[in-house]
Amino acid sequence: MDLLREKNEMREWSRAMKRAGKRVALVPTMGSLHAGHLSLVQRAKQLADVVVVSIYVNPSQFSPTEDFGQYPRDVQGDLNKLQPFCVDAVFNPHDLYVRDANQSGTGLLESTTKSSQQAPNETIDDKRELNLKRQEGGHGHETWVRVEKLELPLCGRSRPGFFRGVATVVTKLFNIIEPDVALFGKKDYQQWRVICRMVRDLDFAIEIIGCDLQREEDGLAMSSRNVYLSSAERLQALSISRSLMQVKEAVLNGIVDVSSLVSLVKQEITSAFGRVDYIEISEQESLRPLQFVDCPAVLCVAAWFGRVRLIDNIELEPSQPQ
Ligand SMILES: Nc1ncnc2c1ncn2[C@@H]1O[C@H](COP(=O)(O)OP(=O)(O)OP(=O)(O)O)[C@@H](O)[C@H]1O
Ligand SMILES: CC(C)(CO)[C@@H](O)C(=O)[O-]
Ligand code: BAL
Repeated sequence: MDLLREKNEMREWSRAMKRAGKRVALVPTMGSLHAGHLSLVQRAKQLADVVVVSIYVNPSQFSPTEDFGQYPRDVQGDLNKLQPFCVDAVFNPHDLYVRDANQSGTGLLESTTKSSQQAPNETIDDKRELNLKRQEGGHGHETWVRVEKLELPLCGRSRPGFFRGVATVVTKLFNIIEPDVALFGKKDYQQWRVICRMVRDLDFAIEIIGCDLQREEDGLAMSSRNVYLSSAERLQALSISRSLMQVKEAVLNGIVDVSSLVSLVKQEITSAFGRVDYIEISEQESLRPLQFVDCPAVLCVAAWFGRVRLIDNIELEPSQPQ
């Protein structure tokens, strides 16, 4: 397994593989690998001749108040976990952003969070854009990829700038590694949809594969941030997957009214002391909010347990013929 830390080395490695007629797969990650990530690696092995796993905690997808500094990091542990899967290369760059000479560290995060006083005609969208501009901060990076509609709902509402950071860093990884196929987990359902749309709209010659969400035996969606749950919070967090299963059952039994289904999830999570960020049922591809489950839908949830924000989702199919 080759460990590459420089963009140019990585690009050379990948191009050499392609010259040798190999199909290259990329599994982008932020490290602290668990069985959810490894399921993507296994699938990648089936789809390509060589597999590259990238490990990079991307600063531009975290807002200045989020957990970039605390995000779990364990590169040596990750390399050990990848060894048995015969991964061909790991790309673990120090920093993917070019910075001005006097700028060090995580400059993308160092800008102020203070929000401006709202001008009389300023909308929430104006304010959001202004805050995003501030986060650019003139730190040597000003080119962003935006998937303008899909970035707005769900996680985009509570994490402004998140999908801009994800779409931009994934574009950078695609340009550096030039994979034939890239794999994303449906645990981050909106992220997968955003990447599919970006690849379609910008004509990347890359096949995007969405892989099934992997759960722990008790139902908790696997996530790198689960390590920060106390044992009590971890038990309480099971209210998310439990309520998603109940909704799936309810839809199969013909209950399609979104507000009742959302109330069921809200009730379960709040009675387990979780703090709901959002619970929404949307059409699967556009993520447009639905009132009734009358087309292929997805129920997405984000909720806080203690200081940990968890996301989860379940796909719902209408039980009645459309
Ligand atoms: N439980 C899971 N099932 C399937 N895919 C997953 C799962 N968890 C993560 N992935 C996928 O692995 C890739 C890398 O994700 P990432 O490194 O952010 O891990 P993560 O567990 O999602 O971390 P966190 O949610 O704490 O940010 C993404 O495509 C993500 O969707
Ligand atoms: C796709 C990704 C690697 C981009 O930083 C990240 O958002 C993740 O791990 O899901
Ligand atoms: N898996 C998504 C990465 C993040 O939450 O920042």
